[in-house]
Amino acid sequence: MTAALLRFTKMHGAGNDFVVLDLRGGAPSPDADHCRALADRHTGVGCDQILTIEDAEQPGAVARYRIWNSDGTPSQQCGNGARCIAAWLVRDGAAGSGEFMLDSPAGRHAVTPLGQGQYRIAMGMPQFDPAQVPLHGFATAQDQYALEVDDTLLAFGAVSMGNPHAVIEVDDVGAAPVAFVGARLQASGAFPQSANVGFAQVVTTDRIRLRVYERGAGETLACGSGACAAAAVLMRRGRVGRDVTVALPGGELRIEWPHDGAVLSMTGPAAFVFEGEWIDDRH
Ligand SMILES: N[C@H](CCC[C@H](N)C(=O)O)C(=O)O
Repeated sequence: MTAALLRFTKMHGAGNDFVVLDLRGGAPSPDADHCRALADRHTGVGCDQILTIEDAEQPGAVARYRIWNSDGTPSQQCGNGARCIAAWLVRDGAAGSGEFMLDSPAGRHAVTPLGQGQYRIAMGMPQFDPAQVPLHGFATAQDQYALEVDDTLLAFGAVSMGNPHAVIEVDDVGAAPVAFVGARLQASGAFPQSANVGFAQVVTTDRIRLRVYERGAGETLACGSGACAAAAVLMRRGRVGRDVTVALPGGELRIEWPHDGAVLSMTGPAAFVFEGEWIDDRH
């Protein structure tokens, strides 16, 4: 059997890295095993997530994108990925340099190219209803939940950006037990679809430090929807203002959420790394 060849683009948004596949025209989507093979940093291309570019299903959007984590599980949103898809479509010529619409499993997003590799994405309205996150065991939205996990009482916020997030406020993200606590909260059963677990430190009222233990990928250098989630939780609690910089290990994002009923916007970088052809000779 001759090996299949697959063209891809390697990109990253603040260090969160992606393999981008152009499936417009109806090429088949990757299955979980395919995603795991592509994402493997030794035997594949290596990435945190695989992103596919597909034909928009509804008129008015330039394209739609879908997301798979490196473990092969799908997601409904990827903020850093959205900026990379936007950059890819601008370079491809499918989108002009002005504002355009882009669809994801989480909805429709206005994209504003800002130049110098910066993009602003309307990420939708944060959803705090536990049923929307989803978060089990709590009937109404709370600014902070308390849960006993492995004999430790954990306090966290919970919000959906289309994908589920838990946000734990800490005094020093550098010292936070990100993998230990992140994995245990994911496995606790409180989040039936698991969750991306953010560890957030309020530096000033307009600056947050953040590390995220992502669902399906572990700790990444940046998580765009995680930055949106952490900012939304801390803004709603009044811990920070409505226009903040989120400093992640891989770079900085700006989050604006004028008020609770508004759409939240994220601004940040998107970078091309290389183009390639994956030789899929899995047997
Ligand atoms: N791990 C996430 C998907 C990627 C999100 C992240 N890379 C971002 O930039 O938002 C999930 O399973 O919901």
